[in-house]
Amino acid sequence: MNTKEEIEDPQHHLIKAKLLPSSRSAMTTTPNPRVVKAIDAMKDLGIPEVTTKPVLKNLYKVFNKKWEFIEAENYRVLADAIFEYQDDQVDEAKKRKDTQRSGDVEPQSKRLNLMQNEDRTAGCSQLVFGSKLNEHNLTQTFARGNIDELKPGSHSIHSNERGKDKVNASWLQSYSMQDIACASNDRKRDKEKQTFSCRNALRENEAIPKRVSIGLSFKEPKVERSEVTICNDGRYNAVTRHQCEPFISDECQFEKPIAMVRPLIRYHAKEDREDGGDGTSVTGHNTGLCVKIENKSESCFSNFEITSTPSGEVKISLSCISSTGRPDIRMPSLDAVLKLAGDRCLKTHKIINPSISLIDLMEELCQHFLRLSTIPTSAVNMDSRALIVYQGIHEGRDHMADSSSNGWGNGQHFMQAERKSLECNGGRSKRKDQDGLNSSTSGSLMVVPHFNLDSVRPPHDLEDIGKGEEKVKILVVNEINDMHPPFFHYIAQNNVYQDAHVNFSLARIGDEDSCSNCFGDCLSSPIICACTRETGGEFAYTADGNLKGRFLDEYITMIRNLPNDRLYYCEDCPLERSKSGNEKCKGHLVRKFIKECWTKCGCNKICGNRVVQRGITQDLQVFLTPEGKGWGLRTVKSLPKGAFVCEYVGEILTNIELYQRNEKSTGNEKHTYPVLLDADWSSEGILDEEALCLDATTYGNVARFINHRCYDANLVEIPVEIETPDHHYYHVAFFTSRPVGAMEELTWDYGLDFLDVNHPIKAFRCRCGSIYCRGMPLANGWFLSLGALTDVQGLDECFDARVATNFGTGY
Ligand SMILES: C[S@@+](CC[C@H](N)C(=O)[O-])C[C@H]1O[C@@H](n2cnc3c(N)ncnc32)[C@H](O)[C@@H]1O
Repeated sequence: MNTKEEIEDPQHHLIKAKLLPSSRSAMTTTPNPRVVKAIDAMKDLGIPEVTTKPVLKNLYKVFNKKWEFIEAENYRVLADAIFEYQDDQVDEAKKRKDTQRSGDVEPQSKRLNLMQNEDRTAGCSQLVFGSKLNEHNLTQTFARGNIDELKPGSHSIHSNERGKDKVNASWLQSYSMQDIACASNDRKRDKEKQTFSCRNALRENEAIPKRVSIGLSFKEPKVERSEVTICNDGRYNAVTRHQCEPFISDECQFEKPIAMVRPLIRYHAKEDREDGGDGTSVTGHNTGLCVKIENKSESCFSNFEITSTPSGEVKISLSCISSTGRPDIRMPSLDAVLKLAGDRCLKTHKIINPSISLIDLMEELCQHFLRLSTIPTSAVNMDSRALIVYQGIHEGRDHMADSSSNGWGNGQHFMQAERKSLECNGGRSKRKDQDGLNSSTSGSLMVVPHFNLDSVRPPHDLEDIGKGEEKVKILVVNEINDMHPPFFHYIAQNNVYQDAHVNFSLARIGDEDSCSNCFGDCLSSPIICACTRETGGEFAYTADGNLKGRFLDEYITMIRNLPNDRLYYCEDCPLERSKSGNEKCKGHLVRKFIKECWTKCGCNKICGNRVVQRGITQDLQVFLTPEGKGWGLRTVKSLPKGAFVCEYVGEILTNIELYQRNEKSTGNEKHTYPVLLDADWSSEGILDEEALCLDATTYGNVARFINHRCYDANLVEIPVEIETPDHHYYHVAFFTSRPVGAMEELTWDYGLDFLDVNHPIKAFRCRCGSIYCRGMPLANGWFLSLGALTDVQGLDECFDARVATNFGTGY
């Protein structure tokens, strides 16, 4: 049988075991297996027996011979205590060296005494840990020193004889992040940003903190449940005071925040709000801001606080209180917490910056809090979403930004945010109820609102919506409200989306399709240029770069008359196939093309037969129309008839791709009208993959803002061949059909059939204002649909025609 002493004194056993290893088996008493196991566990960590023994001995006494506290979590307390002890040894040695060097004798008065709160600055090195146990109430301060100094049986350890602090014990686990900051300062003394957290305060009080011993002492058992209350200490708008911890000064505990960030601007937000949910609460104070999340689960009471002063100092604190005497709740050291969190959170999440620390992140959190709190409420969109960042420090969870394991659903990192980060936390409490958040996950949530970019920054450069892609700047003007045009990618040239076969190979351009014999400006050439082939041997452009009047008039007449000899009817119309009705082809106008000179031609870039390819040269503006048509395009200066305005630019899609796009789109999406490139479908039987169109919804240029006008629009669209003689693909260029006044809106006739119920994109209610508007319902309920009109005077004749056409746009 072991003697009582042998069982209870680990060191006694250890010494015996060490000195008499060979006789162990022969001894009548065997070593306490718990001691051996503890030593072995430390050996596994590389800690020699000689180091473990004294610490173990003291812990054993400190924990009142409760082995389960030492053994919990694979001897974490023991390991932590040893590390603390080793740290202190180093510090003590350094201190002694420094003292010897300076010849100074360390004055006792500089030492901390938390019990008497002699020095408020002590808070900088104080870490209050605690967790209520069945019998003991321990507080560990972050006073460091030699654990050997602990006096067995004492309820409070005062190590003043060696400059160590009196320390208190409470098993109320609560560590304020300002304490963590201060501890961090020990490691990062030269880090300027933290001067406010610890050292400034020290200077204020003219006290020099000393590294003092880790201290553990007993307090009489406290049986009442810990509570968290909010009070105002005059500096922060909310502080947490644990009632079972009367011996800890609030001032010490909350003296210095982990990261104090001076505000760039003062707070605008003032909250006075209480949103108690099951397990969480959010509190705001009307003298500043405070976010407080409590998790009042059965076994654990955790608290996460961000508090701020009216002057914009921000403080973070975390606490966890065990109320059920869980034996696995223990006092981790601050270093251990930081190290674990650093290792598991930062490394697990593969944070690239190797020097980043939890302290840095906390500091950043304070800065973000301040930044978000000081954004005027109007800048935060109600519909914005919030990112939930989970921190489960005392659970040892390694999720810094992963809420999926927290009962929030797969990848559901987002929740609806409200106007301020404060209110976001209230939202979290509701969500938590829904998802039945496990009570053991007593972590803390931080909510980072995502702002709607539209409210913070316009989706376009309002000075130039073309982003420099065009030769001229295109201003966005809104004289009506403060809305911006919706986001899209500005492109100055068409781009193939995916399947469209658009082949610009030089080999396909034959001699008859280029003017290799020309030189300089083809328009002034005495020889007939091959590039006039499409336009009957003469150029479509004048030397001014405008369309020749005759060419333009003939063209307008053609598109208004839709002469039968120029209409092509497909046997199996790709356009009709893409509609739900799949009706017979209504005919496609076989159009006249303009052919511009290009790469294979002998002329130069400023040749007069290169207008469209040079891009926009007119002064244009995107503006919000007062008639409710949305955004429109207008010319700043007056334009002559036949002036090139812009090209319709978008993604080049096959008809099938367009159909699939329309299938996928929800009814709410705003569509620009895709332009069907059907100007020359007559040349061969058209196949689905050859039938192309341009969609400017997502990628486009200013032409996507040109609104529709029935019949008397001031723009006309003309197909232009540039890179390829293959007319499956061509450019759609807009020219003025008449002189246009300065600041007049530019419009074109989409050729919409307002009666076509099978159209994949439903027609809008036309507000073109034209007296010939065919989108207006007639008295009998019919819509007027004017497909072909020779002139305005002929309008009456056409009232009954109700002919739908595909010219202009296929859709
Ligand atoms: C190509 S976009 C023109 C630009 C558009 N207004 C915008 O704000 O983006 C076509 C859309 O503009 C609107 N629109 C164009 N012409 C219109 C008209 N005459 N009357 C009413 N709305 C029109 C319709 O919503 C249509 O779907």
